[in-house]
Amino acid sequence: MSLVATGLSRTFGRHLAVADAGLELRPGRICGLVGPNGAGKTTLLLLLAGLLAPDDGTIVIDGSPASPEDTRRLIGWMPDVFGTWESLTAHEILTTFGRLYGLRTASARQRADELLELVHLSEFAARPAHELSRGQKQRLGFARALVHSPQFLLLDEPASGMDPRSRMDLRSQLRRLADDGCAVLVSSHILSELDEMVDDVVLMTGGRTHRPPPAAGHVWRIRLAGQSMSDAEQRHFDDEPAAAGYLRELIRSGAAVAEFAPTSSGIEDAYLALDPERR
Ligand SMILES: Nc1ncnc2c1ncn2[C@@H]1O[C@H](COP(=O)(O)OP(=O)(O)OP(=O)(O)O)[C@@H](O)[C@H]1O
Repeated sequence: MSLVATGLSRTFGRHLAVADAGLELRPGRICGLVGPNGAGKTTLLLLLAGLLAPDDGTIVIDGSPASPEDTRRLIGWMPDVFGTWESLTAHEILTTFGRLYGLRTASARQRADELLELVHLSEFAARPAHELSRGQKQRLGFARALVHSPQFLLLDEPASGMDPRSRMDLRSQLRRLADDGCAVLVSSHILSELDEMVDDVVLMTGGRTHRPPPAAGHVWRIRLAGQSMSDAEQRHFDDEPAAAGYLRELIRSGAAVAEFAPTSSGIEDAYLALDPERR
């Protein structure tokens, strides 16, 4: 299933948080949502999840206008902070959400078991949520977003608070979900990590969405064996074939190249090219 949002706008009082924003989510693809603090990312995600009413704009799923009920049924939503019933156990929370999504009690319990295993929280199944660490709560929040096997997954800063192994797990789980046909939208400030994960990028500033401009090349770091990072050469190449040609010549000349890589990711470059709009 694909989702196309166009012209979404939302004000809070006199403040325009999202202005004429649009994006497309397609099955099998992971899209990154990137922008400075206050750009409107969370507000846009809430509009897409059907949890906040837009002042204007449309959300179309597979060619038909989607109601908030449709989107809530089809979309899994992971907020940046896990807010839930703190005194319920991890297992009870997932089972309750399964029931709310219409699963029978036995199926909801089984789904909770599966999801706790997926996010490596089985040993915390009987712990109340308030006893979980921040990273464990994030993982439980990810599991909660998956309870009803959604077609679309919206994640707001999912990796914040997660340890490195959990982040790696999250990346591979998102890829697996996409491979199974899910369309994923993930907002993050960790651009290098996002670069390894996403197929498409949407930039956001001042409530508006933008496509990243075509890359105007990269600066590459060329470090010879035994050289420190600060002594390594930095050289700009317009594209990968130009970089590869230079590397070929270096090797041919006998240089002992230990490292040859772009110093920044494509998303970082696109982000830094935005007008910094901090609020
Ligand atoms: N409930 C609200 N009431 C009033 N203003 C709000 C509300 N929610 C968000 N805003 C404002 O809307 C703008 C966009 O906020 P939003 O949380 O969507 O940004 P964001 O891009 O997710 O930021 P961050 O990267 O810091 O999480 C901000 O200026 C914020 O102050």
